[in-house]
Order: sequence, then structure tokens, then C-alpha cells
Amino acid sequence: MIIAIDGPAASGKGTLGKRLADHFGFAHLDTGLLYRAVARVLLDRDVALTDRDAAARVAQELDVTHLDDERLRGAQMGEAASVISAYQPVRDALLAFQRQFAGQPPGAVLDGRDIGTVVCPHADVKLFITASAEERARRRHRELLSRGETTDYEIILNDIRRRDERDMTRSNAPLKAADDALTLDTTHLDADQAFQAALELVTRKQT
Ligand SMILES: Nc1ncnc2c1ncn2[C@@H]1O[C@H](COP(=O)(O)OP(=O)(O)OP(=O)(O)O)[C@@H](O)[C@H]1O
Ligand SMILES: Nc1ccn([C@@H]2O[C@H](COP(=O)(O)O)[C@@H](O)[C@H]2O)c(=O)n1
Repeated sequence: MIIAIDGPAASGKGTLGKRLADHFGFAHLDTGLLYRAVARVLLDRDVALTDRDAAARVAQELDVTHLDDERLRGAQMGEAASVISAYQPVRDALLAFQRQFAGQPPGAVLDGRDIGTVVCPHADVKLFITASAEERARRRHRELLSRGETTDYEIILNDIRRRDERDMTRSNAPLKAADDALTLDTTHLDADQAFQAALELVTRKQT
């Protein structure tokens, strides 16, 4: 069984994905980490993010066993990932791994921007998780502060808006809900309430 979760930055996709995976005993992949990992290698090597060929090469050679580096979760990496993820050769290079991951028994939960539309168009359940930009910025602000990053709420809000705009308007695999996705607005739901609502949607879809 495959559960595909898409949505804009900091909407809670990863949190939900992990909880759903734990609940069902499935594997979970936060696909944003793949793009963040490509960006990290480029930044570490001082390669310009505009160098599409270099980005594609890094994606082709990416070591997917090292996605637990805390640095990947920082604000700079999210922004850089959003730039290089617009390049089709980068996306192509990461596709096979994501599909292979999705195919593992007894099931998998993948979250990202194009899971229901491109990576797993035949997923059993597709969720599109949203929340207002202001609420998402509040969540990310809290998260970054707790991780020791000095950040300003207004800067985060602007970053989120810019990243959403870039992700939604790019020509390759833009962020959008699949036609058969179930949308869940979590603006007024805490993490537990969002999980319960998502679980209900998944269960209803299964029966
Ligand atoms: N419903 C919720 N209410 C409040 N906080 C939440 C909720 N869901 C997630 N969070 C918190 O918001 C932050 C962002 O959540 P998460 O990382 O799951 O979002 P995401 O959509 O996966 O983000 P990204 O697209 O950047 O990877 C985390 O600190 C998480 O603990
Ligand atoms: N399936 C995906 C997942 C992510 N991206 C891009 O990576 C950026 C970082 O993702 P996070 O989920 O970790 O915030 C994101 O802004 C997208 O540009 C993607 O294109 N496809």
C-alpha cells in the first residue's frame, strides 16, 4: 500500500507521514531530504546552484543512506533545495529511488511536492496537506528556534511564500494537489488533531 502526501512548506507533511507510517507499520520517506542532500553537496563544494549539470551529476551519485544529517533541516538548505529541484535532470535522477522505496511491502508513506502527481500516480491514498502561510511560518519559527537557529518570524514568512511560489510555478513537477487527492487544511489543528483527521481520511478511503 502506498500513501502519498503532498503540500507546501511546513504544512506538517513530514510529521503526519511519520505518524501514519508508524501507525500502519510502513516505511516513511521525506523526499524533500533528497533535494536538500543534493543542495548540501553543491554548497559544500562551493558550486553555484545555477549549475544545472553539476546539480544533475550530484543527484545521480547521491548517497541516499545519509539523509539524517541535522544540517539538511536548516532554512538555508530548504531554500537551496527549492532552486535545484526545479531542474528536470535532478528530478529524473531521484525518481527511481523514490519509486523503489514506495514499492516495498507491506507499504510506504512518501511526502513531498509531486508524490501523488508524478512519483506515485497510482498511490492508494493521496493526501494534500495545507495550512495558512502565517500558521506554517509560526510552526517553522518555533522549530528553528528550538534547534538553535536565530530567526525572525517575518523572514521565515517571506521565505515560505517565496518557496511556495517557486515550487508551484516551476514547469517541472510543480506543487499541486493530484485530481484524486484528499485535501486537509491543518491551520486550526494541532499535530494530534491533524493525525486523527488524516487517519480518518486514509481509513475511509480504504473501506
Ligand atoms: N498540526 C500541527 N500543528 C502545529 N505544529 C505542527 C503541526 N504539524 C507539524 N507541526 C510542526 O511544524 C513544523 C513543520 O512540520 P513538518 O516538518 O512536518 O512540515 P513539512 O510539511 O514536512 O515541512 P517541509 O515541507 O519543510 O519538509 C514541525 O516543527 C512540526 O513539529
Ligand atoms: N517531492 C519533492 C520534495 C521536495 N521538493 C523540493 O525540495 C524543497 C525542500 O523540500 P522540503 O519538503 O524538505 O521542504 C521544496 O521546497 C521543493 O522545492 C520537490 O521539488 N519535490
